[in-house]
Amino acid sequence: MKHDAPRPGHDSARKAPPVPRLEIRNLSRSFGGQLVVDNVSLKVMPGQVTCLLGPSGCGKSTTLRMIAGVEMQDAGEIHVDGNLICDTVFRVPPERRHIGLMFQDFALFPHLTVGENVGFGLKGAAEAKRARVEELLGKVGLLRFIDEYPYSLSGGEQQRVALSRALAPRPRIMLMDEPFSGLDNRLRDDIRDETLDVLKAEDAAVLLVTHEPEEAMRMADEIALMRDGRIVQQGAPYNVYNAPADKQSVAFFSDINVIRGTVRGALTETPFGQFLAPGVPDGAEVDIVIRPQHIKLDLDRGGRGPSPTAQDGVAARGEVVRARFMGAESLVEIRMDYDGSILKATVPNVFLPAPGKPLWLMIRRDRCFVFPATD
Ligand SMILES: Nc1ncnc2c1ncn2[C@@H]1O[C@H](COP(=O)(O)OP(=O)(O)OP(=O)(O)O)[C@@H](O)[C@H]1O
Repeated sequence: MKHDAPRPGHDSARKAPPVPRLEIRNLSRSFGGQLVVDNVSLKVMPGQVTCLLGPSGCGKSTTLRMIAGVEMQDAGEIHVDGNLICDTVFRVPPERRHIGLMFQDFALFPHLTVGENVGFGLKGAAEAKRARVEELLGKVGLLRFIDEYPYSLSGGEQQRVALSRALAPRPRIMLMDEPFSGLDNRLRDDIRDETLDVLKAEDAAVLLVTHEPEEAMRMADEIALMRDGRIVQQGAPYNVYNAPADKQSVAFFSDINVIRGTVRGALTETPFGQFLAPGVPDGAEVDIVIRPQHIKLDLDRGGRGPSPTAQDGVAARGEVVRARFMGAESLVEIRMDYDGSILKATVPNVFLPAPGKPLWLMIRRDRCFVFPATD
């Protein structure tokens, strides 16, 4: 009997789904009756960076501390490579979790050289240790400082030594809590990029806590947006930015403008034309949310504005309150004729119309988010 030849890709199609390096399931923690981490679940794959992003006090650090094992959860489980390492009964101690830690206030040992700092957590033969230290210092461009003491290094260089020290024992997981916030802006961008290269090369699963959207957008393969102890949205940076879960999620990444309307027959009528509000009952209010860069400005033509278009809808008139040059763009604030509210628009380069100048505004319909009004 003739056997069919195996089809290309047949084996891989049957492979089990990849196991996350780190998975937390339904993690919760209260302090003094206050729930600060509320049923948080997430997965991080090897070689991936997930940013836990949210405002100060939303429970990011507490989540990280539970994963590190220095804080106990009230409920939930932590798995590494598919193995349970901690629930409310069973607990692998922090030092046996193979987790690297890097925090904002990292401290190098001042009495040890750079090389000794990096090799501090390493076990085994001196030669192998030395090779690993040299490998990492080479990767972060600091090999020449191997026999220097930390005090002779700049803040950025010390940060890179701390990163090397955390990575030296080849942790399966790296937890980083606002690791770049002690550095000045220009330096920070370079160090972030370098750190990302090193982390990717080491294939660790990285969970990085930050309250800065730009940092998360720059570093993350996935962003988990956290608010009041909960993850409100999780996904690739592009998706979290462009398909936000709610009004606050839009506002966390940028300034926003909000235009309120009432729904009739799944449509809401506004001074900028009609907007679809599918699934919202008649009489309910919706917020149309638009970022300043998606408002288009046009000049007044003797009391008339541009003609309506399918993409931009109807134009509405207002008068400039103030305009400021921000570097790469100008920010213009306009008081709208229809209700006296102020809308913000950003325009590339220099556009500084005088206060009182009439302008017509259109809003990019494809860039609007329509949410049921919440307040
Ligand atoms: N050991 C503790 N005892 C009591 N309350 C705590 C403890 N640790 C954290 N909290 C509280 O839990 C809440 C969440 O704190 P957490 O540090 O996790 O937030 P965060 O999002 O990391 O904020 P930040 O960026 O400011 O550090 C805060 O209100 C904090 O005061």
